[in-house]
Amino acid sequence: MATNRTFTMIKPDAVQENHIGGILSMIEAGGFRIVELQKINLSAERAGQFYAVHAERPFYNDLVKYMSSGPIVAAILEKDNAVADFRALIGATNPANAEEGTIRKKYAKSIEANAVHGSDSDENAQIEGDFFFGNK
Ligand SMILES: Nc1ncnc2c1ncn2[C@@H]1O[C@H](COP(=O)(O)OP(=O)(O)OP(=O)(O)O)[C@@H](O)[C@H]1O
Repeated sequence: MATNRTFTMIKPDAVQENHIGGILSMIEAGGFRIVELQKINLSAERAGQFYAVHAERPFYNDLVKYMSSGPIVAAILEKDNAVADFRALIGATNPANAEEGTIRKKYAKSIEANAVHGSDSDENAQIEGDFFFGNK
């Protein structure tokens, strides 16, 4: 399994507000190579599958609704130490806690509409990348 890859999504609020280019620029400036890239609409069913790990959380239904509310951009990124470095680049889940210079500090609107997703482990990076791009 590749340990130098991670998976990201640009979430519906950021796509809707024309921040695809700004976010991809920050990703590339952060030293990541874009390996795969796709703009798509997630059905509620697919969004629910992607976030199945959160099925018992109180925000799950809203999260599924939000993630299927408009197009998203899915991407596989490559860099040494990709998972940890990308989590650092995106910043805290709640933008109120995100540090200056992070993607969420610049683009996130709320703890839910927080502009981007980043995988939290090598294992999940592989699973999530496969969810969108098959077994590459
Ligand atoms: N308390 C909350 N209220 C509303 N939405 C939330 C809340 N906590 C998390 N979320 C939403 O669910 C997503 C997944 O939550 P998780 O705890 O895995 O955060 P994360 O790992 O920082 O985010 P992601 O998995 O999207 O990178 C968050 O990115 C956010 O969109």
